[in-house]
Amino acid sequence: MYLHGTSKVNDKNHLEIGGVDTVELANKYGTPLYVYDVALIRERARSFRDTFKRLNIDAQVAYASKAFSTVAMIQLVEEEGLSLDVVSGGELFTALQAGFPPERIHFHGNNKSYEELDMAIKNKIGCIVVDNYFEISLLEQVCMENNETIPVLLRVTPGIEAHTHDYILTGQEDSKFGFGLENGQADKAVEQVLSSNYLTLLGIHSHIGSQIFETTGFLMAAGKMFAKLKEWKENFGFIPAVLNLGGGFGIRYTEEDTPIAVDKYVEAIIGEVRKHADKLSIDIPEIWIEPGRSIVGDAGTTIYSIGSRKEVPNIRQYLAIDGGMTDNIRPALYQAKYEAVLANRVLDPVEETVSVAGKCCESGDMLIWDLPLPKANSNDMLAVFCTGAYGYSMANNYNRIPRPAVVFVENGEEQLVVQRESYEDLVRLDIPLKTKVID
Ligand SMILES: Cc1ncc(COP(=O)(O)O)c(C=O)c1O
Ligand SMILES: N[C@@H](CCCC[NH3+])C(=O)O
Repeated sequence: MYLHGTSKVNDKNHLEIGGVDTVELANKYGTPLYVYDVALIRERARSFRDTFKRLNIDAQVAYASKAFSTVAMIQLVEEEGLSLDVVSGGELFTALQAGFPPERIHFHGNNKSYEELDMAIKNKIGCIVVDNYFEISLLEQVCMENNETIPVLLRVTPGIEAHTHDYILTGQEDSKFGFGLENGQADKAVEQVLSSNYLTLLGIHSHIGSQIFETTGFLMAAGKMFAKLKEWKENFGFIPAVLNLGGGFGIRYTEEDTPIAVDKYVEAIIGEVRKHADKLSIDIPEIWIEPGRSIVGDAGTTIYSIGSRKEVPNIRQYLAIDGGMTDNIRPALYQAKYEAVLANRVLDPVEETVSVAGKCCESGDMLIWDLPLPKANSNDMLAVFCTGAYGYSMANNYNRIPRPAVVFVENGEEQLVVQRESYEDLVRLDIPLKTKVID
C-alpha cells in the first residue's frame, strides 16, 4: 500500500487524511465522497513555484482548472499565488465567482464562442490562447465591439508524439488543437496577429499531452519552438515575452507509474530554454506552465460504500460500489488504473482478489480489475486513491445518478466544498409536458 501526502492509518485501522477519519467523513456526508488533502495541493503548487524562483526564472504557474474546478479550489489556487487556465465560459465563470484576479486568467479552447470571448474581454482577463484562424477574426471582432485590446498567445502543435494514451495526446501535427508549427500555419498566424490593431502577441504556447513521465517531449517541443522563434525574429522582428510549455506532468496512480519530481521537470525545461535563448541571443522569455493533474491528482481520494457481490465461479469475484463511471470515467475512457484499500480496515490482511464494478448499466463500468483486498462486504468502504484530477470535473449524471459531494480536509478540520446533488437537482431543469386540456 502506497500512502501519500497526509494520508495515514489511524488507531482504528481507518484511513485518515489531513488528520480526519475518512470513515467518519463518509458516515457524515454519505458516499461516494471525494476527499481532498489540501496540504498536498499546497505542497504541489509550492514546489512548482519555488523551483522557478530557485532557478531565478520569471514564470507563471497556471493551474489547469479543467482537472478540478470548484469555487473553493480556485480560491485555494489564488491563496497559493498561481495563475489559472480556463477552457470554457463555465470554468471562467467559476473563477470569477471565486474572486480570482482576472489578469491572471488565461483562456484556452479550440472553439471559443463569441459569447465566451466577449465574457473574457469584458472581464479583462490576462490573455487568450488563440487556437485557430477563425478565432483570430472572431476575437478581433469582439475586441473592436468592446473597444479593447487583448494580449494573446498562439497555440502551436510542435509535431511531438509524447508517450501516453492516444486520447490525451495533443502535440502531434494531426491534432484538433493549434496551428501547425511545421506546415506554415503558425507563421501565417504570427503575421496576422502582429498586424492586428486589437491583439498583442505575447508569445507562443504548446501542450504535448497529459500524464507524461519523460522530459524528452517537453525539451523537443521547446527546441522546435525556439527554432521558429529564430525565424520569426529574423523575418518579423518578433521576440516573445512569454513561452508557455503547457501541462501534462505525470503522477503515480499505481506502481506501474514512474513520474519524476516536479522540480526535475522544471529544471530540465529551464536548462533547455536557457540553452536555446543563449544560442539565439534573446532574453529568456517569461516561462508559463499549466499543470492540472500534478497539482490535484494525488490529493484526491474517493470513498465508496461496498454493496453487492457476484461470483463467476472459477473466474472472478465482482464487488460493486455505489459509484463508478459517473464519478470516475477515466477507467472506461482511458483504461486508467487505480489502487484502493478498505477505508475502514486498511491494514487487514489481503484474502482475495476482486474486480470493482460500478453501478451503471454498462459492462464497461469497471473501476478496478483484480484488486487484492481483505474479504469485504456491505459493511465496508473502499478508498480509491489519486482521483483528484479529472474525477469530479468529468463526473456526469448517467443513469440519473447524482454527483457526489466534495470535502476538503486540512490540519484535522474538514470543510464541505461541494454539496451532493439531490434527486431534485437532477430534475431541476426538466420541463414537464404541457398538461393536456380535457374537455
Ligand atoms: C492546454 C492544456 N494545458 C494544460 C493541461 C493540463 O494537463 P495536465 O492535467 O495533464 O497537467 C491540458 C490538459 O491536458 C491542456 O490541454
Ligand atoms: N481528462 C484527461 C486528460 C485530458 C486533459 C485535457 N487536455 C484525463 O483524465 O487524463
